[in-house]
Amino acid sequence: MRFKTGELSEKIIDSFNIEVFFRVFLKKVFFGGGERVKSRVDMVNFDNINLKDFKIENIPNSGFYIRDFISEKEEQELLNKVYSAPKPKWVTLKNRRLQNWGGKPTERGMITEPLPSWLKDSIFSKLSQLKIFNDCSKFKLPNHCLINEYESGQGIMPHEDGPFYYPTVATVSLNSYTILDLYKRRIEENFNTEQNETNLMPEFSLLLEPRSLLVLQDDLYKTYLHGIEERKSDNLGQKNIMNLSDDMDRHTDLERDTRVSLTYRVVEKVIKVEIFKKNT
Ligand SMILES: O=C(O)CCC(=O)C(=O)O
Ligand SMILES: [Fe+2]
Repeated sequence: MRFKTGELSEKIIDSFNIEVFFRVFLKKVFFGGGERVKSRVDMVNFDNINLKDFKIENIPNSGFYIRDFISEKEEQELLNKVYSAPKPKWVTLKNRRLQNWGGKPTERGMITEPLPSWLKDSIFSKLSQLKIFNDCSKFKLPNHCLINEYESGQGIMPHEDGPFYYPTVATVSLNSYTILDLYKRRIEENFNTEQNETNLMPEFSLLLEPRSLLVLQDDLYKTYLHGIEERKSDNLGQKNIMNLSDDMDRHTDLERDTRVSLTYRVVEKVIKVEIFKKNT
């Protein structure tokens, strides 16, 4: 099943209207008044939005893609916050910059720092409506977010996200599209050398549009590598893109702009820090 621009919000509005209709109807019949409708409307949940409806077909399990997961306004607010972070928050690498939020995952565990509210406000309620992290027994929502910024022409080498994280990743893209390449991990190969990595051929690719959400879990997390080629433009026909909607033409050339991605994950092993208060 594929969803076009705006369909998520239409689904939300539909379910919202139906819920409101029934709540107002039941209230009129059973309670005979109108003054409590507002608090009941505030209780509306979007349980009937199902992640399964956004499953990317014909790829290994499991990948989900939601266009227009956030609005343009939310995107702009997030970008403003990302770019108003203190300068030392940025770590500059050869082919991208990043900000780490939530703590540093290590083998021993992560000393958690609460995620700032701006990273949660427009995202967390939707992640929980979609039950994306619900199978994670310990945490039902992410406690870690890595922000990557790629200028046009930058990318990230094929890699796996590894054992520090619960094997689900939810990525929100801001400001520009990119193309994520998925590579089947070949156990006999040593991926530590750059030579091997550049020789790899992606098995398939995914188009990540600005404001979209991508969820990778199961095999796609555990046995596939993902990466972004260092390119300034892409022709949609050049790659085996598996989530193109019917309204997109495979002959399209796209120019990359600066892309910011918010990569939400759960670090299950956390270290509790005891804060000793001096008795004065
Ligand atoms: O920018 C992206 O979408 C991918 C980022 C990524 O793979 C990572 O941070 O591990
Ligand atoms: Fe990654």
